[in-house]
Amino acid sequence: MDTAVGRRRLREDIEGTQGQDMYQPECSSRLPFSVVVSSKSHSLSKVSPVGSMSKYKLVMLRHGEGAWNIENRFCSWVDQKLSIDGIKEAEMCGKHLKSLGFEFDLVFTSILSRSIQTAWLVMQELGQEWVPVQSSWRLNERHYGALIGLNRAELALNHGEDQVKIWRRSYDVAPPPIDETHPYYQIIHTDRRYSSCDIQKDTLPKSESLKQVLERLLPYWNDVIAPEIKKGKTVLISAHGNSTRALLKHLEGISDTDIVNISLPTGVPVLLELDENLHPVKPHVFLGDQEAIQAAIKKVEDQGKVKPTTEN
Ligand SMILES: O=C(O)[C@@H](COP(=O)(O)O)OP(=O)(O)O
Repeated sequence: MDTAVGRRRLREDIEGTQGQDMYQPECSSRLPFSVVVSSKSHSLSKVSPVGSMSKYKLVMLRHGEGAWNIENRFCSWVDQKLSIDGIKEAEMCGKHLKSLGFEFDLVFTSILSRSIQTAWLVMQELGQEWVPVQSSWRLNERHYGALIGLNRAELALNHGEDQVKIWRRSYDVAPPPIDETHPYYQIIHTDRRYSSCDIQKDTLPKSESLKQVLERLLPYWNDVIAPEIKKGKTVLISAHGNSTRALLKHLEGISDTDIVNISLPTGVPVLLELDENLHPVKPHVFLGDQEAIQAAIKKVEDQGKVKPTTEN
């Protein structure tokens, strides 16, 4: 597509979001948990040879469903609470982790409410509310730049499904940056929570590729999270689709091309068993009913497709 035409359409898409409200859904689609199945479908260069000893268990989680997940809009750094179903997903997740006997010593979240709220609900179900929680912007969702607030299916209609997949899943392509005229710029970039981050507010990202997410996340992993795991602490990370993808890519050595095909459903725990050097001893597993999880993953992937028109 001609880039000038693409930019104009994007501008029209952004302007079309103004005045849209958030809402709380009433429908329910829960994931029944029962079995634990491997999710391996890509090459993992960092997974240790078969037979390596599992020393640590790390659980990662994409928060429960938020209102904009249902509206199919890029939420990113816009702060959204969980939907009613998202609350149920987080509670189910906590119940399931409890049935598997998980005992956490430390919880990490982003500084976005949906990941914090998910962590609280999970820990409440586990009866482990007393466990310390640390939050960092470095676990935030990817900054989706000018795409924030836009509907994925409408973007696919205007820019093509391939372009939307590149924006959502490619490793090193960043979406167009947000600027001051964007309807959510002020809400995000003047938010008090970003005044106390470990970087200057004016150097916060205006858009990020997955690669850039990994670059800002890695110092936090290396300096804060990894040392705690090596001390023997069982860690839960309650984060987002893309911050979790970035960390998974790093830990498992997923290639730049294979990461394109990985999407994470909301509210499903991902277990990684690690050796003494924090190398995975086997591929990550989604904990729960595999069929329901695969259906949820497909739903996430399909968000970037043109919505079929209904004929009268
Ligand atoms: O920013 C968002 O809307 C989604 C990810 O969107 P996709 O990358 O799946 O399009 O992030 P999350 O719900 O995990 O915080």
